[in-house]
Amino acid sequence: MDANSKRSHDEQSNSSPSAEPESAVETARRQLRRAADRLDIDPNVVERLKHPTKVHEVTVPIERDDGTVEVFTGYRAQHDSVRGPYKGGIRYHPEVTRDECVGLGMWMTWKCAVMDLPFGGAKGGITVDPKSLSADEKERLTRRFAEEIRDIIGPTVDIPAPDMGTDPQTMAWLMDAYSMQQGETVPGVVTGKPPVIGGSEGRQEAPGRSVAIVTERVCDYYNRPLEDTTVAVQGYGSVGANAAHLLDEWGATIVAVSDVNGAMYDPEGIDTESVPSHDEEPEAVTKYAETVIGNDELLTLNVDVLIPAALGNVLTEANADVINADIVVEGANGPTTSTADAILADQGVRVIPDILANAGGVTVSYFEWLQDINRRKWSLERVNDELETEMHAAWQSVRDEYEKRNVTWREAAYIVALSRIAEAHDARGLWP
Ligand SMILES: NC(=O)C1=CN([C@@H]2O[C@H](COP(=O)(O)OP(=O)(O)OC[C@H]3O[C@@H](n4cnc5c(N)ncnc54)[C@H](OP(=O)(O)O)[C@@H]3O)[C@@H](O)[C@H]2O)C=CC1
Ligand SMILES: O=C(O)CCC(=O)C(=O)O
Repeated sequence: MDANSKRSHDEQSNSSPSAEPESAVETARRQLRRAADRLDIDPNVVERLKHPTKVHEVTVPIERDDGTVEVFTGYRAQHDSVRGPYKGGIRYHPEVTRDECVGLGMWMTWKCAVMDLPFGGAKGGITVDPKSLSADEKERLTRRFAEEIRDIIGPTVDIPAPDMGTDPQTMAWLMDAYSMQQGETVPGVVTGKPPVIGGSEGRQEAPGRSVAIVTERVCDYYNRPLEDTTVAVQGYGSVGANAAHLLDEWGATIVAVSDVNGAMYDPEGIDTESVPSHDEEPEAVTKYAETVIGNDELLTLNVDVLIPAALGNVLTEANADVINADIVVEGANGPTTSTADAILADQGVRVIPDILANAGGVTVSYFEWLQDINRRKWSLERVNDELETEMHAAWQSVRDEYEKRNVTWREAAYIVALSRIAEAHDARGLWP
């Protein structure tokens, strides 16, 4: 095929656009339906996959530093476990809801299947602004949440990991709280821990690394050398900063990166190593910027590659037709609404989906889980080599479907994932 030519509207067009705002679970269900329409799979399996297996809602009271008690709500949505234990991150953010966790849990099921990992999908979170908590308060919140969900997690049952607003320290507290009750150290109950207590080298950088690997693959596919590629990245945390660092190192020109307050913009290229990431100093991107533009403006910059790597639902009906990038690589989970997806496809913008692009995080989580179970540490070099191998294999499977079926990149990734999940449901012959 001529990989350079943009596909026609008819080829890329999705089903009819829908009303916005759209929740994560609505987006996830629409994407599922669209991919299922392309496949000859049991409609009962598709019906089952529209729903989570279980959603746990817990009350998490903590004592604030001033002695008052504040009560938060936490969730763990377990979507599907036909291919293995539930797996997925824990998010601390003021907009966490039950439905958001369900949608994000569904995406974890597809993500693990695209990567052919022996895991199902889950996601959890607490509705809280983590920046409003002291370190002690965040520790008390995490330990209490661990208490509330301890009966439903475990190294062979459901294995949490970091997501937005949580980090290796959060995972260390979770693992410690779980282990204390268990009466033994159980490193395999969470991934994304600090390496000193069984975390994997390279886990924190892994989702950004996979975004960079996939960006390099897709640029190569469309005959675009990284040296001639301009990139804008929204969000400068675990995903955004690590993707920007690597792409910068590999020769791309990073023209914009952002934090919650806005974006640093330099058309000549930003030295990404000189900009503190969210982990090093939250909200520091705009603090050190000479030229600041808005996050909305970043999304519409005339660049080759746009990487949304912060929140969901940033590419919407309102801005999709003014996106100027040729390629969107989804670093965040669910950055594109269904309506925006259809508009972007109609414009010939290639969207490389989250379930492939940021899957390096859960892939190295799998490596971490293996290391914990086997009590044997891997070197950073081995982790990065094996991650690259897994990402290239997944890319190839998705690319094969893309070429064979004349679908969008998202549909191709869903077809790979859904085929594997449906086959597993079929083989087990039950409804777990
Ligand atoms: N961590 C992981 O393992 C994985 C995460 N993801 C997904 O990637 C996305 C980002 O997660 P992660 O990197 O872990 O998060 P982090 O908490 O590490 O970083 C979030 C970044 O986004 C910025 N940000 C927050 N709100 C906004 C906003 N309204 N507009 C623009 N930027 C904003 C933050 O800026 P500031 O410093 O100002 O707060 C920060 O730079 C999420 O969708 C997550 O689900 C996907 C796969 C794995
Ligand atoms: O590492 C993991 O288990 C999951 C990370 C995650 O939440 C994600 O990929 O969205």
